[in-house]
Amino acid sequence: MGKHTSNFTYSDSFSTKSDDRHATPPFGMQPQYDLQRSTTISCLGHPSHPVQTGEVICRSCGALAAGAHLGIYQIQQLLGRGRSGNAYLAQHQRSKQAVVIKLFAPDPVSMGLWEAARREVRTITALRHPSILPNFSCTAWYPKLPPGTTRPLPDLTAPYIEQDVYLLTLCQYAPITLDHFLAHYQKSKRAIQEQGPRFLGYLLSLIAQAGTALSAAHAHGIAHGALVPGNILLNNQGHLWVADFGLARLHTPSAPYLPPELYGVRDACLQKGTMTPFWEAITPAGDQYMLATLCQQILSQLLLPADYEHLQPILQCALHQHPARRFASIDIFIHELTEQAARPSHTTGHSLRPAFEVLPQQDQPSSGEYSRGYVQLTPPPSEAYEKQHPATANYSLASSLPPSTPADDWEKLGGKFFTSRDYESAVNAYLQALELDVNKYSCWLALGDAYFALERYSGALGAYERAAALNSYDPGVWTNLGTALDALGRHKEALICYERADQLNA
Ligand SMILES: Nc1ncnc2c1ncn2[C@@H]1O[C@H](COP(=O)(O)OP(=O)(O)OP(=O)(O)O)[C@@H](O)[C@H]1O
Repeated sequence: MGKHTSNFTYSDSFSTKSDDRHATPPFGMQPQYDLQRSTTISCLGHPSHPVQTGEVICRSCGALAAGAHLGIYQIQQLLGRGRSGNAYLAQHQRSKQAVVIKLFAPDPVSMGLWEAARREVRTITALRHPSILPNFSCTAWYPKLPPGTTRPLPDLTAPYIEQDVYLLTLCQYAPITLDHFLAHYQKSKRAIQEQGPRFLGYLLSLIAQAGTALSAAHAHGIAHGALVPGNILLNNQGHLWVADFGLARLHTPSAPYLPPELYGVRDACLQKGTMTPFWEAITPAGDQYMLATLCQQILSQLLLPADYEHLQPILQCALHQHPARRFASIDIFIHELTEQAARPSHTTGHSLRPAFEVLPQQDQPSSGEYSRGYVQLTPPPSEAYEKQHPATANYSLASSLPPSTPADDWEKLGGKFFTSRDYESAVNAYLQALELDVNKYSCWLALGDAYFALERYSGALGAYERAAALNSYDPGVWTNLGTALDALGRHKEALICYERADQLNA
């Protein structure tokens, strides 16, 4: 815990003694279930019920049994309950590595989307982004089948119709949730408030990590859909991960996270008994709203208003009721936030740049007018910034690229089309790039992703195979090959590819 002195450092305050690996985890997490001492086996539901030896899942409440084995993993404790299911801490029996098992019970409202969720999990995993929580697997699990029985995966094009099937995901364990983080620092509030801008910088560096994760997903046409505190995880070194890409959209988040433009969509989901309208409606602008909500919660819970009030205009822009009036991308939102934070606030005696004060609140532009409004309020990102963050540049096909453009530019253009979900145009742009440079590894991968998004799985497989021929040491390309083979129903070959990816990851 941090001391109440000016030498208070954030990362130090998280560290646990290195020789004390079995101590109670920090931030009030529950101690692990003592499997050695337990005499009767119970499930981890509330209240917990006795279960028969060998049973993995409780027949009455659907919670996993403490100490039960799921493959090579032993269930240890319930970490928490989410909108769609429960999260359990489990341990790999050989490596003793802690992992998290999430179990989604069969639910007619969301089951039809499980296959789409699984595909997104795979796409996101293949990005291997440092701020996206690694998800090791996402599969259908049939608890009634005898242990050790293998069963082909369900037809990937058909909706899940069986009731005795769970969606099971395995992901990295992160020791700190956002709630633990806030609770921890609230105890040291006076010390961190003494640090003012320095602590603000630390908090914004965490928000920026979440921003890079979202931006990477958006660049692949995937929005998160539920940036709630349970999906923000950290470690003791100030590393932040966003969890549950692909899975978070299986249920709508509640207020205050749900963006206002989705209230009607949520009601439609309730009426129709399916999450499909929400799955399809969430956009990067919705993610931006949720990230800004989280940012505001973090700042207001840990800092004095005077320490972050100069950021309010930026936050208000990201929280605008009208998605078209928010920032054009998460990258720009984070850029503006950090730039504004770097400017001295009036509490330190300096005046603020009157950037967003000219925003005419009554003037509601229609979608598409936003970029004009944005340019009025603050200078557009510099050329250098756009080069660094290509997602922020506005491309129009007509004025885009002459035929002699180098392969890199065509590939970037393909990325723009992919982001705007124009997958056909993305394929064409990638093919142009490959005509100029047939050995462009990243472009073969991107072409595969675009074909995959169009559900042209043979094309995707062909592109991934070309990528693998250029670089067979990238585990990502093997995962992608596996995904394409799975989609084509070639599950045995897919398994070999996943195994190869695991070997390369090891
Ligand atoms: N990878 C993880 N490492 C550590 N704790 C986790 C992990 N994933 C989830 N948890 C804990 O388990 C709780 C439940 O997680 P779950 O993903 O089921 O729901 P959630 O993220 O809280 O909410 P939602 O269902 O809206 O996404 C989380 O709030 C968090 O406390």
